[in-house]
Amino acid sequence: MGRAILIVLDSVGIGGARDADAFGDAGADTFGHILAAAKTGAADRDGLRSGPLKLPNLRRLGLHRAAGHIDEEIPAGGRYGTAGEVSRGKDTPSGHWEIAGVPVLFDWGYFPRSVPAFPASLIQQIVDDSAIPGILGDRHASGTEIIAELGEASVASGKPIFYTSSDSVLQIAAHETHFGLERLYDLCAVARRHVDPLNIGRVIARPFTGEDAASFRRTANRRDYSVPPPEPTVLDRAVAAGRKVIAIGKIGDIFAGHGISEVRKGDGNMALFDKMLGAVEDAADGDLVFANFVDFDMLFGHRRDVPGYAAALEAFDARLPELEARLRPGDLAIITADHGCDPTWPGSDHTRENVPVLVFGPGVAPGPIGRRETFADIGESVAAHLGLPPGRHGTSFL
Ligand SMILES: O=P(O)(O)O[C@H]1O[C@H](CO)[C@@H](O)[C@H]1O
Ligand SMILES: [Mn+2]
Ligand SMILES: [Mn+2]
Repeated sequence: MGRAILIVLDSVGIGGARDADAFGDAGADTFGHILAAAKTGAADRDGLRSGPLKLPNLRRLGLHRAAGHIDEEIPAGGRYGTAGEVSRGKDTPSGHWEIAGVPVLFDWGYFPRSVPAFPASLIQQIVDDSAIPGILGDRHASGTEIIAELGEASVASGKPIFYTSSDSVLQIAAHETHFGLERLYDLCAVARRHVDPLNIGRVIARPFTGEDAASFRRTANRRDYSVPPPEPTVLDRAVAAGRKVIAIGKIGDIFAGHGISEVRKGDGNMALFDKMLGAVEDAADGDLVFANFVDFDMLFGHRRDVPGYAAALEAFDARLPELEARLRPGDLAIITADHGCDPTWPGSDHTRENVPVLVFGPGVAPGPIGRRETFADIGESVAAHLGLPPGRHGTSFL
């Protein structure tokens, strides 16, 4: 049976979603547009990277083939294909829960694009229950931009910054020491209670440090307050069967701790890769290591930074042989994504896209798995590999 290693490259979509138009995303293609930009030099940045994308390992595992960039030069080194999303949203929890076998077939609550964006009664309840002097922001925004704009006023007034995006999310930014990190966490827990009736997917604490607009930086102490998935996922099935589920990065938060035996966090993709390697060494037969690599989305997709995204893909690719060297006979590894976030697309939000499905391991015979109709096929394949009972939303491709 071996172990299963499930890897989400956060936002590394490959375009082609049948329903992209309904999201205003027809033509969005995170990987394809970075690949194309790199060919023309549009992904060059002095001191960072230059030239065509160098992804020898992901290419060998079939990323380019999965994405429809036919590549006959290199024989496929793994099973490769693509998956479409059936969940209604293009947000992180929907993508991850569907990967884990549970699509989100209900509508999340969203805050309108108006200013203010939050209902006055909601803000009043949160202010009353948390003893803050009021709030700043109260609109849709990019997190880094709104901290640069309102961070100094927030520090001076003691009012935290509330903002949202096209995700089902209430984000609260406050200074880590002037406001206080624990106080920010307590405030988010209060806010979590009050947004429950509005069906909001996540409240996110976004602490920052620095002393003025030019030096404010968000820290790794971000914390997500998520609702749990609507029904048991493959993670819950694994834990119920006595297996260990080791969550790397924000996986534990995304599943609100449900079906998670152990959480290992890291600051940035490279630290997360180290944590993942450690977990692969520690996992026993039948266990699941589930990792999320957040930088692609948070640092480069939302910031619409093409060279940064390209460099992050190359850095991840360069470390893949370290993972492959730690795989044992019978292990199954899958690389996929939870949605797109095309850095060439207008705005700063996610993009509705298909995702790659790259399946590899010492005993995995190379070849195509075609287009899967739901990300849930990934979780069901993990279940089949680990000998867990099947769920009701997907079909194993093993
Ligand atoms: O601009 P920042 O704060 O990074 O916000 C992004 O991060 C949120 C959570 O991933 C998303 O909803 C998106 O809006
Ligand atoms: Mn995501
Ligand atoms: Mn995101």
